[in-house]
Amino acid sequence: MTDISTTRQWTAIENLVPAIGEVTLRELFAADPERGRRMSVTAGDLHVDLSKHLVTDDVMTALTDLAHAAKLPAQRAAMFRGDRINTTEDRSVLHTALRLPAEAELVVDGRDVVADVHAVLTRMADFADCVRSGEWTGHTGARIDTVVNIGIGGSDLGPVMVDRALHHLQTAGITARYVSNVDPADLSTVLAEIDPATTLVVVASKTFTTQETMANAHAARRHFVETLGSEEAIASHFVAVSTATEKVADFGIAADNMFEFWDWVGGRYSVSSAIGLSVMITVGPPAFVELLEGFHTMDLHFATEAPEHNAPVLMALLGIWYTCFLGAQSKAVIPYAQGLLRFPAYLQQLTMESLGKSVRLDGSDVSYPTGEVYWGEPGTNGQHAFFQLLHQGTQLVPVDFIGVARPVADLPTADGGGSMHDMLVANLFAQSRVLAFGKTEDEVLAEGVDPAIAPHKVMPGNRPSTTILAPSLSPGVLGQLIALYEHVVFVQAAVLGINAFDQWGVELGKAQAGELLRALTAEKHPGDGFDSSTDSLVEIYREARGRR
Ligand SMILES: O=P(O)(O)OC[C@H]1O[C@](O)(CO)[C@@H](O)[C@@H]1O
Repeated sequence: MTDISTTRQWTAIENLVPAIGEVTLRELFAADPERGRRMSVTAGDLHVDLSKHLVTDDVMTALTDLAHAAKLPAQRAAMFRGDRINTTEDRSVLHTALRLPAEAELVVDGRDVVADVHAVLTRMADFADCVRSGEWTGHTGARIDTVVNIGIGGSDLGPVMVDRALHHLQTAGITARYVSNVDPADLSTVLAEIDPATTLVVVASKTFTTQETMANAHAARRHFVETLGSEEAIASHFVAVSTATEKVADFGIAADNMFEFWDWVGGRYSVSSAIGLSVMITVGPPAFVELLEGFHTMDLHFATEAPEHNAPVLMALLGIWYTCFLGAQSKAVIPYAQGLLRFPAYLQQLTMESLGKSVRLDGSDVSYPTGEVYWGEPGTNGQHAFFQLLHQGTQLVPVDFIGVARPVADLPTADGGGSMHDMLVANLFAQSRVLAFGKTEDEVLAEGVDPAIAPHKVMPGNRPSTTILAPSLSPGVLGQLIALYEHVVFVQAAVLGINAFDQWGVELGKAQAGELLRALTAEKHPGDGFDSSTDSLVEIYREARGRR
């Protein structure tokens, strides 16, 4: 395959780098009074403002040329069509099929996957309605008021994030708890706070082999059998979401209580599959359908818009610009919406598990950086924590700001000047302005600041950001936002020639954890077997646990 960094389109971008070092965002805005609107795109309900990026029109054109050099439209079509683009696992990548409308048809390997998807969605909705109405009861006949989702990675982060974002729609008196960590503190805390008689456990695992999830699921199962006094209780209190029918049956969950998805849904792309069951139960099937419609809206935007107006394409290319050409290593995502508290954590798995690759699809080494370290916290909290480094530090950290116009809830301010939500959004806009335009030494001195102190108060500016503004944090908007980033990941992988859908790097650690568990727990000290550091750590741990 062609190494994208050897193409003339790559070189053309490299040639534009020196000129960018010479211009400032102040100058770019001064030269083009329309820049703000001109460099914004609309994607579904999202207004995506890309004007505060360190780019000229030439750079944007060169970046879109690069996407064409990588045959992005053909690669995109292959994904939507169900080609086996996850070559190392020989799988299709069809999370977009999870949100196709019922009347659509997509035949892959002789099966209409849309019919399969909607069959499961119908079963999920029937089940969710039964739980919500009280028709489904626990072993003692009590109504369910708590759902505990046991899963990790994609079987946790997506549902948790959506649960927080759509909290305001949890009106049926059912709330969800999420257990992911194999640290027993996680499950113990939840078990201590729930009543098994009124709790439904969703064991969410694509493979149904993940060590953490299975350990938590078995421990929870024991707790339920003990407290409810019967093995039979499991049938009323445990359901599963998985692709592994037999393993679910082995665990003791009947086929009727299992909600299926397929190996063409990657774990980190699975929140729009049955993995969202806990969310569907708490917010209700109509809101979940609205969420899926939001995903589909963004899928259509990505599939059909020209690159110059295509939000995921442009955001992905800007990411490549900063990492491959300007030396950035991380990306901060700052939602100015408390409901999106877990969105940065969700994006960490989506982007970093997907793009953390060092070889291209053909196995050859990459000669350019792949992926960014994603991190972030909601604003305004982040402003009082790490924004100092963003404003005056020495690293280039592009930022994605996310805001909503209409809040779920609002409160007046003490002085009556607008509302607290107005304050929140004013802070968002102020931060993106300060990052972009900074404050010069002359401006600082003009305020009468002591010249000795002035350098400390200079804000360099020229720090790039995207601002995504949504009308509200509705289920539809949330679906659009998630799909937006899914497709950003796709575009970056397609241009850089890497596989965004496997995660072999995670597997070695899983295998070694098994060996180490045996070393920690064996009756007799296994002796030296690892390396001198690990061997002594094993010894210290065994001693502390009274194992010789
Ligand atoms: O849903 P499963 O099979 O339990 O896997 C959980 C997670 O483990 C991983 O395989 C590796 O961390 C993720 O990709 C996945 O989301």
